[in-house]
Amino acid sequence: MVNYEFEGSREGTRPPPAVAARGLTVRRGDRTVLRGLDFTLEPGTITGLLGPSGCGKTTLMRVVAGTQAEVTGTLDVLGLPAGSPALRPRIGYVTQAPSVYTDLTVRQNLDYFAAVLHPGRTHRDERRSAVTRAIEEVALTTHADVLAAALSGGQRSRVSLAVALLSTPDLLVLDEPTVGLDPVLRRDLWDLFHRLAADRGATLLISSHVMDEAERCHRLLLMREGRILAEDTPGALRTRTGTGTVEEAFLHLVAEAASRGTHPEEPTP
Ligand SMILES: Nc1ncnc2c1ncn2[C@@H]1O[C@H](COP(=O)(O)OP(=O)(O)OP(=O)(O)O)[C@@H](O)[C@H]1O
Repeated sequence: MVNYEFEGSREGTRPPPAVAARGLTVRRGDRTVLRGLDFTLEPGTITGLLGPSGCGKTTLMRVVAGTQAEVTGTLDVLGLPAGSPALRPRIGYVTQAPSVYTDLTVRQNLDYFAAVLHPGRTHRDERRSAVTRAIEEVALTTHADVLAAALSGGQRSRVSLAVALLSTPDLLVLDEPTVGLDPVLRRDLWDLFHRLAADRGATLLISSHVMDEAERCHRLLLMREGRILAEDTPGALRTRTGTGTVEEAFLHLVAEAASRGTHPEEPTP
């Protein structure tokens, strides 16, 4: 059972965190895959979620998006308990498997989801401009009339991202959004993520295997084996570990934890 407590701001005028987790634990099958995580995401920031394959990144994103069962602990999202129906239009969750209709064009896909979000004739102009804007944001204007079946994997995942952007969400949860993209598109998408945070005040949680993308995040959650190895800014992680890159910092923290025989957040015996 999740203990869905609301946690408001405890520090005067400081806005409450967009996401606040305490003791977050998840079981999948017969395994515990997230183990008592504590973290917060500040509004209007980009947090990178990094760690080796299988460490629990997707599971953590599913919990934040409200789609994961067997969760214990406390998780507040945009001031409400995770999974609250009222959060649905406020969260954009883009999974690793793009959810697009391959027999529709890019624009038809977007038109369909826009009609679900804003049904009715009165919203027609609003829908049209939201669709055009979302297609532009993910740099697919030249492919707007191409069938999704004929798109590359990276292009399809950008259609999914465009769908998530239709409702101007307050929180975007993006599972490896830059996989399969060339360096120019990756740079453009990261520029878009920064604009969404700076201009719209959106909060972004973005997972990646690519450590060089970590440098583009305001903060990082480094994960390993279902736990948080470190939570800090990229610069602070490099300084703290005396390393030149986030990748080296991560390897340093892993080695440090292994030599102690503990995870860093566990009390040292
Ligand atoms: N449906 C499931 N049932 C049981 N265990 C699962 C299920 N899905 C994932 N797991 C396990 O949960 C753990 C965390 O998986 P998760 O997909 O969250 O990792 P990840 O860090 O996102 O990996 P990747 O980077 O490869 O996508 C893994 O050990 C995985 O085997």
